[in-house]
Amino acid sequence: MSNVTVRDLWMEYPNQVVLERVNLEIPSGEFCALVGPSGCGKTTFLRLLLGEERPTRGRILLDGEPLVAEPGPDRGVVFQRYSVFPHLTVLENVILGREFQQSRFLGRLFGARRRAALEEARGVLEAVGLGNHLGKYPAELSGGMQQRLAIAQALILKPKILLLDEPFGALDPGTKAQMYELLLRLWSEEKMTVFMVTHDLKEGFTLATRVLAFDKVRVDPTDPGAYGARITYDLPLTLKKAAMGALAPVG
Ligand SMILES: Nc1ncnc2c1ncn2[C@@H]1O[C@H](COP(=O)(O)OP(=O)(O)OP(=O)(O)O)[C@@H](O)[C@H]1O
Repeated sequence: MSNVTVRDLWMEYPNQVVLERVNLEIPSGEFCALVGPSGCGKTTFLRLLLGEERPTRGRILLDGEPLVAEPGPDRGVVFQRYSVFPHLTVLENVILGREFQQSRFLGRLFGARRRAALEEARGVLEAVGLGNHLGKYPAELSGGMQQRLAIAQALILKPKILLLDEPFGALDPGTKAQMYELLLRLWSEEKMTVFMVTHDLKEGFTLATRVLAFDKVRVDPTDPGAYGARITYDLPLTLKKAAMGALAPVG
């Protein structure tokens, strides 16, 4: 669980303001969908939350503390492009994150700790529907299966904040529906705070408890980079939240 506070955040590159004056208060356990036109700064905002980028002005607080300026185990990320290691099996891909988390120096676990990590990795892979493919290599998996593997890699770290950048963009409708169900289940079980960038408004409204729309409110036609995007709509989906206790599968 994690509260995220964003205070007067700006992200400026030398020739372009990407984000300006972004303010947000996100309580623990919220599921936020980030929507907006292409190039308006949604991925940039995720990278700021991940700690990969630093804001040029303003602050991000995690549970009231300044965000550590590098990716940490409290934040898991899944990008649209699969981020799995091609030379490792499905099981090895998932256990690797655990090994680095628990054994930073060697990057390997031994004995009882390795057995426990293996058990946990098998459980997560079972949950994403890859329980029968543990020994396969990514090249032997379909696109949807590779994406599920990437999600399992993030989930085994039990992140407090899960950052998803169009994680389902490349999936067929059937696999998407399965992934929605899985994500909603894991989100409610693990009580994660989720930020998901999506171009699919229906997807955003189906999954999220809050939809944040990014867009520019000021435009200078002679200088397209002069102004950045802000949060123009912040829509709480309160009815959905109230129904969270009785999550039904999403078709
Ligand atoms: N390292 C960088 N240096 C300069 N400009 C950058 C850098 N990274 C991103 N930008 C610019 O920031 C703007 C926002 O990019 P970003 O990828 O965050 O948008 P987005 O809303 O996620 O777009 P899309 O929906 O198309 O993925 C773009 O104009 C991009 O060119």
